[in-house]
Amino acid sequence: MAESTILIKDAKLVFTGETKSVLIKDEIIAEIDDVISEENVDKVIDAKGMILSPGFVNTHTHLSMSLFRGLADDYDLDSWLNDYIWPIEANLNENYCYIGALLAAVELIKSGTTTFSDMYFYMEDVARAIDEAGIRGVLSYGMIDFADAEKRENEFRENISLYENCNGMSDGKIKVFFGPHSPYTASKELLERVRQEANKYNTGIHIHVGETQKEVDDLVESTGMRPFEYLESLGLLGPDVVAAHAVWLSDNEIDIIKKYDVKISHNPCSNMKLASGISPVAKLLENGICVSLGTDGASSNNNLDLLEEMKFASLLQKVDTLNPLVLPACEVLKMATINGAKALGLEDEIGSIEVGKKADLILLDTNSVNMTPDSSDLCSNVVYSANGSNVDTTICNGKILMENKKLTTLDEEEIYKKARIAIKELKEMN
Ligand SMILES: N[C@@H](CCSC[C@H]1O[C@@H](n2cnc3c(=O)[nH]cnc32)[C@H](O)[C@@H]1O)C(=O)O
Ligand SMILES: [Zn+2]
Repeated sequence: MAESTILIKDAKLVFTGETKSVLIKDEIIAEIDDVISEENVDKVIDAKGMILSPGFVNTHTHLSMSLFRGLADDYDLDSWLNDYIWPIEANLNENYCYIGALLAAVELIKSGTTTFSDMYFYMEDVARAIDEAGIRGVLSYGMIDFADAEKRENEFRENISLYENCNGMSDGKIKVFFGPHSPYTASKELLERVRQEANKYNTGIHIHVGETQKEVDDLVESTGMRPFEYLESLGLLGPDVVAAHAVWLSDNEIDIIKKYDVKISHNPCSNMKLASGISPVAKLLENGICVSLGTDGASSNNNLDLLEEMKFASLLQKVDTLNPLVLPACEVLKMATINGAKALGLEDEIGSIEVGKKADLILLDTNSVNMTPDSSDLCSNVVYSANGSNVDTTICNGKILMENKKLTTLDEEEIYKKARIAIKELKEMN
């Protein structure tokens, strides 16, 4: 088959401010130059005045939870999960999770996210939705056993069959990790076995760790150890582990995270909304730890807009440390791009605009009120001034998923309709 080529003409590169053209051949960034000939190019995108950024990487999501947007606001994690979310999740099925994932995919594409890492149920149906949407994703089945051996077997069966059926799917855009939910819902036996299986399948681990003070207190009471100490004692930690939240950390735990090169997914909006606390992100970054960004599910955020998450991440650290210099815009943009890629083991493929990498790219319009005038530092415009609605074009793996703010792969009106019906049915069952 002949190559397909896209030329993005005269865009401003977000990190350097230079105006360049970028040639995409099939799924790869083939050339970046001042001027590139339009001859034999299949499609030219005139990006004059637009900002070109790597697509964003959201390292902690529960896509299908988009159906629960606004369902249970203003609770802490414990009450939110036990009293509201887990009861309604008991009625989920393949179709609801598929629709929820489609709804989330619309939002991701519209707000410039091209890669995400998800943990949930019915993940083969999430994979189906994501394959249609055309974005890149790491999927894991959320494993919970509450020390029940039979449930544990089921959870491994689910995650392993997800791996066997979906890893490498969608032209390699879909990968599968193991998803032990957390140290408070997964037993010691489950966590130990996860490490063995992750080694056997040569894949990563996605887990919630140290999210609330209650989690830490309960674990200290039952084991004498804090969450990262406990996970170290079980042999679970390594550079292939993405730990979401990591809010409540002792200095010893920061040393452990560093020693094992554990990747942290910081989710400031969810942590603020559930009143969980403030992760010491500035300190983690000072220690050379790889911190990326996640939104968590749309039921504790309540959206999946990584542009918003970047701004909150920066402002929260500034006010927490009373130091305006921490987490400047460019550093935050790196957290949302290359650090996310590193967290997911994809840094050779995505996360930056470089020849040879996969073409996961977005264009932001600057001809709108909140983007006028340009700052001398375009990262500032993107992190502090932009929001998802400034994203004009989203390209993943060399394929245009949105152009001129119009989706090409998904029918958004149809998906909104189905999502409204799905949540109505779920509420009626509850
Ligand atoms: N197999 C499990 C499914 C777990 S999916 C992952 C779970 O994480 C939950 N979740 C979402 N956000 C958070 C969070 O911030 N902290 C902890 N759990 C969360 C989510 O609602 C879902 O129940 C079962 O049988 O229950
Ligand atoms: Zn979560």
